[in-house]
Amino acid sequence: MLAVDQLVKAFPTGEGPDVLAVQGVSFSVAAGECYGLLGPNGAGKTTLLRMIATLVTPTSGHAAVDGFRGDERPERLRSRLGFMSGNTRLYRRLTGRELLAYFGRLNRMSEPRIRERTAELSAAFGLGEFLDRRCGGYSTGQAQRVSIARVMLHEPPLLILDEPTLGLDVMSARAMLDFVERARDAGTAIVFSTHHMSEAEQLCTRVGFLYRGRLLAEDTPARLCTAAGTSTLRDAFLAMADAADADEAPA
Ligand SMILES: Nc1ncnc2c1ncn2[C@@H]1O[C@H](COP(=O)(O)OP(=O)(O)OP(=O)(O)O)[C@@H](O)[C@H]1O
Repeated sequence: MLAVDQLVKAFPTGEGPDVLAVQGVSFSVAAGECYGLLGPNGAGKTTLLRMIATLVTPTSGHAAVDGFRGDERPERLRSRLGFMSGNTRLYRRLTGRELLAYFGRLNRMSEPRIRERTAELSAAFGLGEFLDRRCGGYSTGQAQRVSIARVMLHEPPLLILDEPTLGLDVMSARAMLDFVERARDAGTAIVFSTHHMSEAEQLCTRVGFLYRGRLLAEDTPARLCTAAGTSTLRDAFLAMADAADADEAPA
């Protein structure tokens, strides 16, 4: 469903060498799989996810969804994915319902289907009490819930979620994760970035450790722990990051 092939992103800095944000990352995600991308600040998670979603042009490499490559058929790729980031902005002047209808039309959905999906997602995310208020007045959690409803409206087979629980309280985070879990179980392919190892342990069929723009390892959470000889994903990540640093250090 999703195939990421040797993606590289170098940002020119003007003076000095380029920032190599992503350095040749490849992975694939099947339908019904939730792939967690874990890594510290600046590891390249957002840049990688934005390249997959065709929001950032890769320096080299490509991503394909159902065989449609971002550099060849970007519109075909985009119609198959929903991309949400933890700091997605909503149009302040529109109500949540108007916003959903707007994106539904952009995705060429019929008006009855937009109304039907809005009702379904409103029930799933508890949007009822604020759906007819303007987005400008939403709390962080309300905005997040409308944001995920927005990207799921056209039922894309692939969801890309960049830190979807950013800024959410424990209850809203829980509701978000439950929803991701249900989408996964219904057959949606999901790529999900987070700093929270516990979220990855709960949801992810496979996890990739991204560190300094490189994928250090990828496997099931249990096998990553076994390989690193640790009992938690957090310790497995720290052990592998330390080993990568030791490899790069001058002798
Ligand atoms: N537009 C840009 N221009 C120059 N450098 C950039 C740009 N965007 C990102 N970078 C750099 O690329 C690297 C990776 O950043 P990125 O935001 O992808 O990391 P991240 O893993 O998402 O981090 P965080 O967890 O803090 O959100 C960082 O060194 C960052 O400073």
